[in-house]
Amino acid sequence: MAKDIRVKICGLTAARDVSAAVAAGASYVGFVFFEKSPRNLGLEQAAALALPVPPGVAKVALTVDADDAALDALTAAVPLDFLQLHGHETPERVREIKARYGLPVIKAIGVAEADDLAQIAIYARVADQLLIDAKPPKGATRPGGNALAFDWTLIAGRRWTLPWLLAGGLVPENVAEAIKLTGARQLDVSSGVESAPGVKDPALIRAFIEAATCS
Ligand SMILES: O=C(O)c1ccccc1NCC(=O)[C@H](O)[C@H](O)COP(=O)(O)O
Repeated sequence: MAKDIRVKICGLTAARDVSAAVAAGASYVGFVFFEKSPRNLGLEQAAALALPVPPGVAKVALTVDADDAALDALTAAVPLDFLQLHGHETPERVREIKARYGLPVIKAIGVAEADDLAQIAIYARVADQLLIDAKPPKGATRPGGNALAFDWTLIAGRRWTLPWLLAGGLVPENVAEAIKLTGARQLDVSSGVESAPGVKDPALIRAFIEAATCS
């Protein structure tokens, strides 16, 4: 087992699936706060899912261009270890959020072509970690969680100055290849461990973590 590989299971909506992720060895569990998502959670529901997560497994809240009122309510209600910003938050907004909530920030960067990689250096100055994801397709109703992979060769051999996660279209069958090609040590998955949008499958969660950590 590759001990230095860390997996984030994102978009969890049921206690059974949080337990499955923790038992299978996930390093992060992700909760989505975006109304148009099939994985969207209310604050009470999220708190009930987050409270039993043991120390050592990081609880991540994913938001999209959330304002202070929404983040105040979220951080007051749900015990969290990271905020993941998955919208068009500027570098200045990332700085503000870090200062206001005292939580480390994971900033998502959407990649479809080489020009998109310029964002990496910009956000590396302000975020604690980056999540390198596929850019949403035209007409998508959400900026992530679309089961879409980007061209991994765009980041092959890249030198990184901060921790980062690879995301987008990962499944148990392709995660080993993704690690080999990109050198990623952290993987984020949502659709690839679901039986339907918003419905996680514990067997797929186990298969994904095994495929990632045994690669
Ligand atoms: O998952 C969502 O519904 C979602 C909604 C709004 C913004 C981001 C969202 N998901 C982002 C994630 O962290 C996903 O895990 C990541 O984009 C990979 O998704 P997938 O390709 O489905 O594994």
